Amino acid sequence: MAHFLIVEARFYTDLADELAAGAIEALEAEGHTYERASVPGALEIPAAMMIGYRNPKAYDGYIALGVVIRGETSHYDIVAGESSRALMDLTLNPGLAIGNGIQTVENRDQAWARANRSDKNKGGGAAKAAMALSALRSTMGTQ
Ligand SMILES: Nc1c(NC[C@H](O)[C@H](O)[C@H](O)CO)[nH]c(=O)[nH]c1=O
Ligand SMILES: CC(=O)[C@@H](O)COP(=O)(O)O
Repeated sequence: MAHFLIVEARFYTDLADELAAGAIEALEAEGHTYERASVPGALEIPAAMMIGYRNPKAYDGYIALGVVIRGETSHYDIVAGESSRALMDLTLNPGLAIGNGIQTVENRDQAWARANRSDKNKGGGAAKAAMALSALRSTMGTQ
């Protein structure tokens, strides 16, 4: 059994709930435990993960959940690009087992299709990615 931290950007609360439900279903199906942390938006997810990493509770893996929908300005590029870049940086240093479930989409229909557990279930997919990296660390014995 492993212990995971789910970090949810609550910018779109209904979509965040569905993504979280998908991730939780996937974790529980494999007998893992989890904690949930909420942040306002995707840009805050990496920082929340580092807060969790410095917590002595020791999480085996992390799951990032959020939805970034393009608006009128270039802010979409910042939010989408910087959140994903920061997560990739954390996977390399300090080497967190992260599943990235931040959806970067053009509209709500695309967002729902990806959040929906009965459709693309990206929350479940992010959980599976985190579980896979966590398992790899266990078998390969790396820190
Ligand atoms: N436009 C979206 C945001 N924007 C908010 C940022 O993520 C951040 O919370 C703010 O800039 C304060 O630091 N966040 C999303 O998750 N999704 C969006 O579509
Ligand atoms: C992803 C965003 O930051 C975006 O939703 C903000 O919308 P806008 O560019 O119209 O301010």
